[in-house]
Formats: sequence, structure tokens, C-alpha cells
Amino acid sequence: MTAQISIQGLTKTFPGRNESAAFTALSGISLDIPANEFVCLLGPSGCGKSTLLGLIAGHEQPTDGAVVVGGTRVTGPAAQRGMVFQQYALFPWYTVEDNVRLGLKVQGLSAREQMERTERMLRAVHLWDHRRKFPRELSGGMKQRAAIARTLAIDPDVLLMDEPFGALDEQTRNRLQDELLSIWQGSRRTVVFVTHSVQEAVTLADRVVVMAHDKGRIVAELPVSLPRPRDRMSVEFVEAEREVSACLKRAESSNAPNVIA
Ligand SMILES: Nc1ncnc2c1ncn2[C@@H]1O[C@H](COP(=O)(O)OP(=O)(O)OP(=O)(O)O)[C@@H](O)[C@H]1O
Repeated sequence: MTAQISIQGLTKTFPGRNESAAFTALSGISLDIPANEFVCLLGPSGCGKSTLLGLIAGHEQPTDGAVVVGGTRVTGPAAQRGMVFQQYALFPWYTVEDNVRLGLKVQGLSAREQMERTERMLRAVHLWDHRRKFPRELSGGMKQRAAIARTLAIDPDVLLMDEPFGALDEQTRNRLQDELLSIWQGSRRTVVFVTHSVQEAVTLADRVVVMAHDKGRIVAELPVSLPRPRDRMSVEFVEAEREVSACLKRAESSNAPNVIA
């Protein structure tokens, strides 16, 4: 199968104040992600997960190599690639409903389509009854659900999520993971999801890609074949967590060997 996202020998060097201060966050990274796959990027802090996501989004330009999405080289942001950040990025002066509808308006949808799609997405994330509230009146979990609804409403082919549940308490986080999965199972998109949490990766992913500090080197690609919904307490789940944790530990040590599963 041809990959929907093809990351080809990707290198990203951030310029410093002078040449010796330049910093290479990613060097020669390659990864193929087929359509409809749910991939989690896992790795120690600072290994380059957000940098890789920003390059797929087109927010950053590679120093070398390329990101190809749907056969086209990424040269900048596009509605086809929707991003959800850890911080909710909602417009504070708009209601929940208007935050979702704004993106659809920008896309040129008719008023009727804007209303229908906004309602469908807000119902999917259980915020329809809160649609007239402003972001300051919402809990952290509700704000993140609104941000997800806003991105999903645009109907992107690729959903890029940078630790979207990182700031939430465990219970809210588990609930939102389940909600995200049920939306994803209803209308599959390709998802690239950055997380620090082994449990989150095993809950969500078809495949966990483990990156190391060493210029974002990919040390493991671990398929998670547990059936969904996944029981976080089951023996099989705990076994998968153990396997992913062991890889992450290897990634945290600088001389990690390549263990591509
Ligand atoms: N704009 C920038 N200029 C210079 N260096 C940067 C820039 N953005 C990121 N970096 C550096 O690149 C490296 C990778 O950062 P990145 O944010 O991608 O890591 P991460 O794996 O997402 O980390 P975390 O898990 O802590 O969010 C870090 O050392 C960071 O300091």
C-alpha cells in the first residue's frame, strides 16, 4: 500500500546566533504511514517529536529531505492537515459554537453546511449543550474537546495531535482518549499523535514509533494489535505497556540500538 504520509530522509537544523550554535533536532528521519493508521510518536523530552509534527503540518520547513502527504510534497500548512495542540488554541472572544464555525466559514462552506457540521461535531464531543459558552467558562477537558471539534469539523485527511491531553487529569484524559477513538473509528483518518505516556500510546495506537534523543532517531516501530476497545487493566494491555516501556528506556539511553519491529 502506498503511504499517505511519507517522511523521507528528514533533517531539521535550527540556526543559532552563529554557525557553531546551530542545532540539529532531526537527522535523516524516514517513516511511512499508510492511510487510516493511528500512529503515536513516543520519546524522551526534547527528542524532536513536536519538530517532526510541525514539519508534517508544514509549519516548519525541512533543512533536508521531504514530507510527502497524499503524493504531494508539503511546503506549508493546509486544511487537509489539521493540528490540535496541548494548549487549546481557542479564540477567547468567540463562543464554542463560533470557534468551530469560524474554520468552516474560512473554507467557504454555505451557512447551512456550517451549522450542520458544527452541530454534528459538537454533539460528537458532547459539547452541544455548552455551545453558547466562552472558552473561559469551560473546564480544561471541555476546551480540548472544543479544539478537537474545531479541527475535525474541517474534515482533514490527516489529524496531527501534539500532546492534546497532556495537561488533563487522568480520568478526563482516559475519557477523551475513548471519545477520540470512537470518533476515529466512525470516520477514519490518518492520525499522528505525540505523547509522553506509554499508557496513552498503547490505548490509542495501531503502531507506536519510539524516537531517541539522538537527533530524533527512530529506535522502534511497535505494532499494537490488541482489539478495541482496549481494557487498560487486561493482562495483554499491561504486557504491551511493558514492551513499549522497555523500548522507551532504551531510547532514553544515548547508545540505543535500532530495534525496528
Ligand atoms: N525553534 C527552535 N529553535 C531552536 N531549537 C529548537 C526549536 N524548536 C525546537 N528546538 C530544539 O529541538 C529539540 C527538539 O524539540 P521538540 O520540541 O521537537 O522535542 P519534543 O520531543 O517534542 O519535546 P517535548 O516532549 O519536551 O515536548 C529540542 O532540543 C529543542 O530545544
